[in-house]
Amino acid sequence: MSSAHIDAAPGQIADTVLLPGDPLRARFVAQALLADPQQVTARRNMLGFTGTWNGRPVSVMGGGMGIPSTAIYVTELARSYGVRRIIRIGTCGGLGDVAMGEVLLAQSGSTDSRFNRMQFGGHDLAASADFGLLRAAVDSAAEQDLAVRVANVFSTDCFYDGDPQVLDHLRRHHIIGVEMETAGLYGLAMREGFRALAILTVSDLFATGESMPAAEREQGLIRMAKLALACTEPG
Ligand SMILES: O=P(O)(O)O[C@H]1O[C@H](CO)[C@@H](O)[C@H]1O
Ligand SMILES: O=c1cc[nH]c(=O)[nH]1
Repeated sequence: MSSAHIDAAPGQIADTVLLPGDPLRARFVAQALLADPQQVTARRNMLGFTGTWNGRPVSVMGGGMGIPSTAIYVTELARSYGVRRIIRIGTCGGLGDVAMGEVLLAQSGSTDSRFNRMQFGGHDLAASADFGLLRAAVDSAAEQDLAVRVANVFSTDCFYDGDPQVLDHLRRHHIIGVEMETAGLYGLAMREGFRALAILTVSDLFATGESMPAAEREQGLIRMAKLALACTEPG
């Protein structure tokens, strides 16, 4: 049986899912990197694909924008499809000394969202990456000669017109990436018992207002997907 928002049949989704926000990016990654990619879900056009990587099944699915959308898909992936490992591959705005195109491995996700607090008795959850995945990503990046930075990131509910002082708070706490999902993904991973990591390419710089051109975003996506896939190697 499918779940409320995913129409794949049981067994059609692998236990490892790469999760870009955009469903078309999911298709792009699946077609570029997986062997024999098959579309397994398209409800609300949130496309998901399953193929193989080095002979092992892997799925790639869009999660949408923001914690509420991501949380719906991730919860159903974990509860209804038994997914054990979710690696977000996304973009973020960069603060401080980060450079355009830099790849951040999010070790923690702070947030202005109440999502985790609602599940944690109103307290502050330290929403954190899975250490094994984080370590695998650091090691695999070194093997691929890919420069990465382990970073603290911030997931905001407001793409536009958020708290004007938030950037000062982030700088003060050495948080260098801003996006919209990681804190919710990590909170869910801690509650549901799956492993999660967010790999983020810096696509915008707050200091200059500069944005990455589309072709470079595509290259960044493939770089992140290759790194995510390498983290799924056994051993
Ligand atoms: O690059 P993706 O994964 O879409 O993520 C970032 O881009 C979206 C905003 O444009 C937000 O979802 C943000 O987190
Ligand atoms: O949420 C996001 C994603 C990319 N760039 C930003 O500035 N914010």
